[in-house]
Amino acid sequence: MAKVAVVYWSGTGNTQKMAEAVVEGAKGAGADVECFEVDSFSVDQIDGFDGLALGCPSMGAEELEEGSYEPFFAAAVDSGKLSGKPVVLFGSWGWGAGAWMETWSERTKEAGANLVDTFIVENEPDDEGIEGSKKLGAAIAGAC
Ligand SMILES: Cc1cc2nc3c(=O)[nH]c(=O)nc-3n(C[C@H](O)[C@H](O)[C@H](O)COP(=O)(O)O)c2cc1C
Repeated sequence: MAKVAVVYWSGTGNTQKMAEAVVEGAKGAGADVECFEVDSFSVDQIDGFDGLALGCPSMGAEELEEGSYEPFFAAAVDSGKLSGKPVVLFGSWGWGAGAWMETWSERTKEAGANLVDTFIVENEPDDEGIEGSKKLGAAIAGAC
């Protein structure tokens, strides 16, 4: 059974709602899924999972959240542990139309990961946003 880790940060709950739907979608597709708030997950744990679903909203000026998520992601890239790993990225945005995801996707590909798909939602996910998040979860489960 594919083991998937969902690792997210969320300040006001929007990306958290997406993360919960990603979990549901991945479980529905048969994966063994664990969900972590980013501060509860360490880069050393990456090797224990076949695939990763990484979630963070657009913060700063089209950046990852600087206190926890950026240090985590930078360390993950530096560790080399993303190389060859199936990864999906998701998160919520407010006014920038998703520019942070473009940068994040590029960084993920440059780290050698197999970027399977991305999904972004404006502010709080509506029904469509929840469905899209579930599909993303199914996609990472299927890619492992
Ligand atoms: C400090 C701060 C910086 C933000 N910067 C951006 C940004 O650069 N671009 C954007 O589209 N939204 C930006 N947002 C809006 C958030 O991405 C948006 O509110 C999102 O839904 C928050 O997701 P969360 O509920 O998971 O924290 C920012 C929000 C905050 C609080």
